[in-house]
Amino acid sequence: MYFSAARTEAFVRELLGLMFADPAHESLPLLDSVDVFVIPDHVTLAGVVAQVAHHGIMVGAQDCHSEDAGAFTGAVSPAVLAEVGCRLVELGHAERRRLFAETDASAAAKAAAVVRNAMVPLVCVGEERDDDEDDDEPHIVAAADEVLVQVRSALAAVPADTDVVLAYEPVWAIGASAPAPIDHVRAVVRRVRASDAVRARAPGRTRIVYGGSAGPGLFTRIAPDVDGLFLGRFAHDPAQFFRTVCEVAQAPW
Ligand SMILES: O=C[C@H](O)COP(=O)(O)O
Repeated sequence: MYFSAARTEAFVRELLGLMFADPAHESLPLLDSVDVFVIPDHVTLAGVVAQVAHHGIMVGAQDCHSEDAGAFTGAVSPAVLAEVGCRLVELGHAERRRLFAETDASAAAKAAAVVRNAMVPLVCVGEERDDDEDDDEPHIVAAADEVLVQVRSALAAVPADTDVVLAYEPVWAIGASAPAPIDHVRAVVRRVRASDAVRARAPGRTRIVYGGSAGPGLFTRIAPDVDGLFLGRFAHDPAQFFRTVCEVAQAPW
């Protein structure tokens, strides 16, 4: 809810201009090496799908219901999202958990619905506590254990051979002035990737991205442990978004 409908339209238009009209694009086939997605609000989603048609950019939704249809006034059907061209659905964001009573169980049910409708669940996971001041091994283990409860719940709801994106977002790093410490992010993600829940999945089907005050300059410091970024405020400027996509595309991993 940062953007008006007009600003969403302008953001996408400017981003497409940067990605496909920039002279650098000729020598940098961005979308050959990076999957790029934007996740607007539900109202503007279909319009954004139309804007990015044939450009190879995926459009996602910020939430959905766990049922495809029925007496759920005000909710958004995953079947309808798929019908209008939505490719992935963000679930379990910290704000949904804190403000709208989202739980691991409801996020898991929604993940199953998203997969059932041939879309990709982007499940937000992250620990509550602030380990910034004392980031030793016990604190890393505690953070990873908290995250793994959320991860196991979501992954248990979807087949092992379907694509899933886990967005690791320490709750305390969302809306902050800087991302979580590099070593913290890498250590927690390594533990998630090494978990039984992730290792039991088909190879290449589980991607882990980092979110929480992410922006340009971060990716090369957390890769190759992390597969990508989940950008918020620091990508509200299309130029910053584009710069970050270029950094990911040019990374040697
Ligand atoms: O949805 C976006 C994430 O929660 C991160 O937001 P942020 O980068 O503005 O902290």
